[in-house]
Amino acid sequence: MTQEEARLLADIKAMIDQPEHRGHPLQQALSKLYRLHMTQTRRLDRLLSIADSYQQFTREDMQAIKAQYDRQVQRERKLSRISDRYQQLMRERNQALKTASSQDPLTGLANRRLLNDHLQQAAQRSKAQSLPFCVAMIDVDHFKRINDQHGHETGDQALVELAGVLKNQLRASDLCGRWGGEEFLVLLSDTSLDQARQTVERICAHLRALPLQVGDVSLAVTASVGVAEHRIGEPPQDTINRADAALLTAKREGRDRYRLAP
Ligand SMILES: Nc1nc2c(ncn2[C@@H]2O[C@H](COP(=O)(O)OP(=O)(O)OP(=O)(O)O)[C@@H](O)[C@H]2O)c(=O)[nH]1
Repeated sequence: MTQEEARLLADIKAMIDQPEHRGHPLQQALSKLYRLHMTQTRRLDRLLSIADSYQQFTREDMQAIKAQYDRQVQRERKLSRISDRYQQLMRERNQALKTASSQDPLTGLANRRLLNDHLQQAAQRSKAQSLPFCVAMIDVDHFKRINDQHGHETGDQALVELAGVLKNQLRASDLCGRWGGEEFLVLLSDTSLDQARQTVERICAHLRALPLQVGDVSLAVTASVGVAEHRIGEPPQDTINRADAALLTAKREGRDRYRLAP
């Protein structure tokens, strides 16, 4: 109610209450009108108060819902961060498993399983594209003596050094792996027997010329090698067997040499 309205109402009330107006017909009508007005004003005030409370209630309700929503968003963000970390962990675990299942733990070279996979693929590619490839089986000569004279740990380290030497002597497209013990297998892709011969000749000469340095120990190391060219259509295991047989011949004939499989 404005001040003007309040003043008007006060004036009307004063007029109604004046004793000289008592009994006047307009006084009765004005008095009735005044009471009616006051009743309606009270009703209106009550309604306004209810509406205010409702608005307040709705505002509080909205704030509560918003707070709940914010908490939910926070929780989801946290879950998403956990899920990201978990996925990263799983990726790292998978990578570690993949490495463990394909790598020789001592030398870091391909293990037998990965070599076999690559041999299968090379055999299929060779069949499809008539491309030659060779397998070289390299066995360190008298490796037992290294262990016996310098200990197993030096023997291990010598294998690691040898792995590095072999890798350095090969092309990036060749795969060198540890077949087992002191035996390495090299897959020479897109390589004829004559090209493979030149490679193993170089490896044997390089090893012979080296002292292999393991800590303070200088080791004279030689190797015997058997080489076989894959025959198109032959199972890869047969190629390995022929390389193995050539390696045995090299050992039998005095070591520190290579032999080519017929
Ligand atoms: N330190 C070490 N030695 C190994 C490992 N794997 C195999 N050897 C050793 O390699 C030696 C292989 O011995 P042999 O099969 O008799 O062959 P070799 O002494 O190399 O002689 P030839 O092959 O006949 O020239 C054994 O003494 C094995 O213990 C390895 O991972 N670490």
